[in-house]
Amino acid sequence: MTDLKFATEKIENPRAHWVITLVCDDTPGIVHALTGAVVAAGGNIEELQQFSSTDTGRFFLRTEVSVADGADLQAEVLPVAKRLGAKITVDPAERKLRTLILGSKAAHAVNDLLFRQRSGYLPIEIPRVMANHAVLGDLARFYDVPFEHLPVTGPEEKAAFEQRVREVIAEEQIELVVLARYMQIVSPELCEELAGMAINIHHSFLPGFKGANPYRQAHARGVKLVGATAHFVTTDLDEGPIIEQNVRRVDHTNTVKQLQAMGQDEESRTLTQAVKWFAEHRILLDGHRTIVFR
Ligand SMILES: Nc1nc2c(c(=O)[nH]1)N[C@@H](CN(C=O)c1ccc(C(=O)N[C@@H](CCC(=O)O)C(=O)O)cc1)CN2
Repeated sequence: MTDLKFATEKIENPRAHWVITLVCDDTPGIVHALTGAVVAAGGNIEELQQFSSTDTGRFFLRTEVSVADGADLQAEVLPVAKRLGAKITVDPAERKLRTLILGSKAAHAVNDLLFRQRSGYLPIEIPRVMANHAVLGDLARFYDVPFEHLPVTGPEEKAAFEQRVREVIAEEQIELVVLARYMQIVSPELCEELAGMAINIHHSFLPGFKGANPYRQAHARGVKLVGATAHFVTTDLDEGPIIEQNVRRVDHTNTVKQLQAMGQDEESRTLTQAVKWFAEHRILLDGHRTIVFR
């Protein structure tokens, strides 16, 4: 019988809070190895979620831990990750994710992100809003967020817009790019550069009604539900790994414009939820599927 030796000292404050994620090939002993390293650093496990993917044989873990100020958590966990051949992240729980918002004309999703950031609900900072139309400028200025308008009327201007996005990402140390009803197809090159750090809101319940004008497509089909899908951006339009989806009931009396108005609430809350989960390091990629530790 193994005698469990528990730490005798109480959990004193102040303590630093960290979020650790780990992805590796599934094998016995992963949780034991990682939690042992956390305890060796004087850490306390406050939340832990794990998943073993039978599809891919991969193991996924997210844990929130607290350690005494000054404890070297990474010195204990990084060797474990190396031994497991794991991809690991260790982030301060309180750090706000630096997020760039891209928009076009529609304001609802941008507005929800700006409001939720300002209210403290979203753990992000928004150094810039960029758009290919000027109409979102007043909204960004209302929230005191710098705004850049670069028109896109052809391939040269699209390339210039994307080059400016690259510059802003570098200048502002951007960690997440959010396409909040940004209605330009992102080039394969930029998609590659933003792999795993760009989220789009599509205004349908994918895989239904991909591409442009999904509400018009839905109305013509006589749907009884409209929806929204937040997904990672990939070169294949609206095919990226799905992060979050929501639907709401509609009926035969609803016009296309009414479907759009009803769907916009779902778009906003779906995108905001996806951004919150990303900023809290709750989303891990398992091939073309996401694991979301909600
Ligand atoms: N590479 C990707 N780019 C974008 C994705 C994506 O998944 N991969 N999602 C779209 C959003 N989107 C639907 O949600 C969408 C946006 C734009 C278009 C489109 O045909 N745009 C035209 C220009 C339209 C205009 O100027 O008003 C174009 O880019 O030529 C289709 C679907 C965001 N981008």
